[in-house]
Amino acid sequence: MAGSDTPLLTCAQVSRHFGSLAAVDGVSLQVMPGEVLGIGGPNGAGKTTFFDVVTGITAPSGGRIRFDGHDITTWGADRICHAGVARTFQLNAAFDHLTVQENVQVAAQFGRTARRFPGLWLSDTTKTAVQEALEFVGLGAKRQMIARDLPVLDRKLLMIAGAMATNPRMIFLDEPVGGLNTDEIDHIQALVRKMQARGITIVLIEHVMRFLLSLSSRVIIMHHGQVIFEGRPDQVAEDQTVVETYLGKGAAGRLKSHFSEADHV
Ligand SMILES: Nc1ncnc2c1ncn2[C@@H]1O[C@H](COP(=O)(O)OP(=O)(O)OP(=O)(O)O)[C@@H](O)[C@H]1O
Repeated sequence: MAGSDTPLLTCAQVSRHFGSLAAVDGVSLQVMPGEVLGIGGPNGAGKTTFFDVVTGITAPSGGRIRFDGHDITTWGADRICHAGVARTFQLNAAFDHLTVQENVQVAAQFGRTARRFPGLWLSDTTKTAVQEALEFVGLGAKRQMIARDLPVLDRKLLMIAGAMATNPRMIFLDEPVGGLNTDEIDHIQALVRKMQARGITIVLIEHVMRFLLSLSSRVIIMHHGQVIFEGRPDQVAEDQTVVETYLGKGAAGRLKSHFSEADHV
């Protein structure tokens, strides 16, 4: 088990090639227990592919991945999830025709432990996990709604509820506030803080920089499959390479004034 000074996740020279394209190209990083690590970068930088590799959706072409002392490089997505790593997706990933509660039941049933037998007979522990996850994200009152009828924010919350129902130690959130308005972004921000307060280690991808920078204790910027920046949130807009390849001068200027105002609050 990882202690507080031992990385929970270690990636060493991780890569994923699609033919001649190196979507992820030699990424090495560590994530400490309890940390919120933010990942940014332009479209096509390899952020989602990196998540896919670490969570076992796709196999790495090279490198090693360790989670909580185990080498998980060759593990499948189910085994990685059972070990305590959950994730959400950029696009909606629910069973549209099932209810909110049924969606979370599927996650709780198959995401917590390996099932020897098929079927949806739910133990009391699983039922409790489902109710707790629904209440945690605030979807308790909508448990009987059909997933396809949910508005965008609730669909995002449903994915988070599914992830929470697997009892994770670490969660990967892929663009959790993409397409949301300012109030909805604040709502998700509060929820991420609540996850962190529970001791869950968080890695998140986001293009909404204020969200990314205010939540993260450390930030990585990727470009062409590689890490081009690693540092504190307030250093991101100061980095010339990041400004040129990703932020642009306008956004960098706004972020700098955001941080200098925050210094004076
Ligand atoms: N299954 C695949 N087959 C071929 N190429 C792929 C595949 N998945 C991703 N890619 C390519 O890999 C590169 C990285 O894509 P990825 O989705 O990881 O980027 P990203 O940083 O998450 O982008 P965005 O911010 O737009 O979500 C892109 O050029 C993409 O087209």
